[in-house]
Amino acid sequence: MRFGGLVAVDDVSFDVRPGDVTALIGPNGAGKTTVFNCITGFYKPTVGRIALRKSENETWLLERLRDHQISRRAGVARTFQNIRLFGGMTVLENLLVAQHAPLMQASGMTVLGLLGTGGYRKAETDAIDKAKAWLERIDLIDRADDPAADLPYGDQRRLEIARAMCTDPVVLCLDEPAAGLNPRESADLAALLRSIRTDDGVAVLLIEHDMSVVMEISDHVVVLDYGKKISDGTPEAVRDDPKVVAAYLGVEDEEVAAVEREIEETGA
Ligand SMILES: Nc1ncnc2c1ncn2[C@@H]1O[C@H](COP(=O)(O)OP(=O)(O)OP(=O)(O)O)[C@@H](O)[C@H]1O
Repeated sequence: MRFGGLVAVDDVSFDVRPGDVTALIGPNGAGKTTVFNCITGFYKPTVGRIALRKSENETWLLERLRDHQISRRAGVARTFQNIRLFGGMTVLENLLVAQHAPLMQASGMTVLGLLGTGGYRKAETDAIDKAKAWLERIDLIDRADDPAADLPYGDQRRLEIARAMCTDPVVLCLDEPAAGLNPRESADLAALLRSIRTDDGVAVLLIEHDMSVVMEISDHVVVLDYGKKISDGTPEAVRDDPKVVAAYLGVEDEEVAAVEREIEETGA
């Protein structure tokens, strides 16, 4: 992805698998958000391919789709660094709004459809049931009728993730989900993400600066630095990779060998 003369993401390639949590990490300005923006269609990559393989015979090339097609048709959902709930709507309404597309489809896009047909009523009941099931899962069913803005910050974060999950995504992209959370809220978030990975079989891709969260919940970690991928593997392998340590410490390429020796000597 190029912005004028700046190559923000340079020949980066990695896989994200269903039932895995993949963390995208790297120092500030490494290109993480740009990768997210390319996957979710906010940017069109200058060159390259982003393939979503739904089955052997069904592959979606995301770089060819518009952003609403990526979310609605290909099944890629995202959350943002800053919470973007509808604060004045109730907690339940936030989860219903996420299901607007199937509801409108059931209405046949007509007023008669909205008023009359059993198809719409069934879709509406299904949407409410799904929203309630998610509120049970994130332990917010008792707050269903409260404005979303009244929830504590950690609950808003989990509601935002539940809202993304109400669109039945195959890939869930989370931009710094643990930012600003206290340790208890971080633990609740980690539990939710583990359950989404295991119970829903969704591919979770997250940008995260909190290394304890990354180490705890990721199956796979991809590290970017200056727009290039410098490491890719299990959390343990990446943590012990001298290139990653050097990138975070901000040392020059020539000093990587010295960092490597130091890691060996200290057994860190
Ligand atoms: N729309 C844009 N126009 C010009 N340059 C951009 C644009 N978006 C990002 N960049 C540049 O691309 C590079 C990568 O930025 P990006 O925001 O993707 O990094 P990041 O790893 O997400 O950083 P952070 O951890 O600070 O959020 C930076 O040099 C940034 O200034």
